[in-house]
Amino acid sequence: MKQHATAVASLVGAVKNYGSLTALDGLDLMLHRGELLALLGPNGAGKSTAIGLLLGLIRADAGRVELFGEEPQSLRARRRVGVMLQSASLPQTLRVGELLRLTMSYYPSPRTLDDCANLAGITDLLLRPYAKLSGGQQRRVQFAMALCGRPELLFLDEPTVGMDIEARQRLWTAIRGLVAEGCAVVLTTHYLEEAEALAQRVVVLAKGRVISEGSVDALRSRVSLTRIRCITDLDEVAVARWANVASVEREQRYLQICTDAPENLLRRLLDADPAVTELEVRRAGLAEAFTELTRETTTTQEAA
Ligand SMILES: Nc1ncnc2c1ncn2[C@@H]1O[C@H](COP(=O)(O)OP(=O)(O)OP(=O)(O)O)[C@@H](O)[C@H]1O
Repeated sequence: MKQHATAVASLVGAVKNYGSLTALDGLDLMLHRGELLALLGPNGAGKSTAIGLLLGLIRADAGRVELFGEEPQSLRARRRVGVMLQSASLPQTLRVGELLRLTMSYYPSPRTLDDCANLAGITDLLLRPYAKLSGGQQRRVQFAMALCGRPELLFLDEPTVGMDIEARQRLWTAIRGLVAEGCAVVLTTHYLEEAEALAQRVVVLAKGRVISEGSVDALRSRVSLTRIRCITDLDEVAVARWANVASVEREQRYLQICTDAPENLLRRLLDADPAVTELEVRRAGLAEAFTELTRETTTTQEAA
């Protein structure tokens, strides 16, 4: 793989086995300054393993892993990284402010406490014991800890799990700000709208390999489906037999139809049921693209 001037970290042909299980199967991944990369994939695809390699928490069985041109175990390289992992075991007795000050002390030129607290939206939590916070509040504190060292590379592993809508939006704004300052961000998430809202580039993993890579738009365009949703009494089994229907789902009074020929389908739908209401027509989003891609891979691998 060609080394790029903006690259901050890379995996080249990375392989990781756990006994007979291959968690990463020759993975290539390049992270760039000022870019948010969303790493997507179903459970067990290898996302956390890839992050673990880049953080030097585990070692590859084969391939090359570089963090700022060094081994990921190098302290100098690790000081340039911020991390928010899925499970954080933190000292339970400390107050939030103490925890943040402690984390700041590990870095050569940390942000100020106020700065971290503002960015993460935790100014009102600084005097509270960490252990007594709600799950969503704890995630915000972990975010503050991840960004306090002015990282040039930030790993966010499912950062918004347990957050309410306002906290999530606030975190998104903070993440966008960090990326605009030049920080490279790796985000793993199962909320596809999060990847859609934030990512410049999306890499989809399945079974330890990259199955798709590109912008959100490029990924979406791989699925040329349109989703039609409406209230109708039409029988879903009958609709499923119509031409150009990829799938039909009923959700109480609503029928949702995915099609690759929306104009034809709409004509037929309105002919068949002139009483259709609440008609909604949308281009397939990342969610559909993702489902389609992972389904394709499973089918191809099963056929092989
Ligand atoms: N320490 C370990 N020992 C044995 N198997 C492991 C270990 N860590 C991960 N695996 C296996 O490696 C594969 C990849 O796991 P990984 O955690 O990287 O997936 P993931 O994409 O992060 O999944 P999720 O979305 O569920 O977090 C899985 O099959 C997992 O069971």
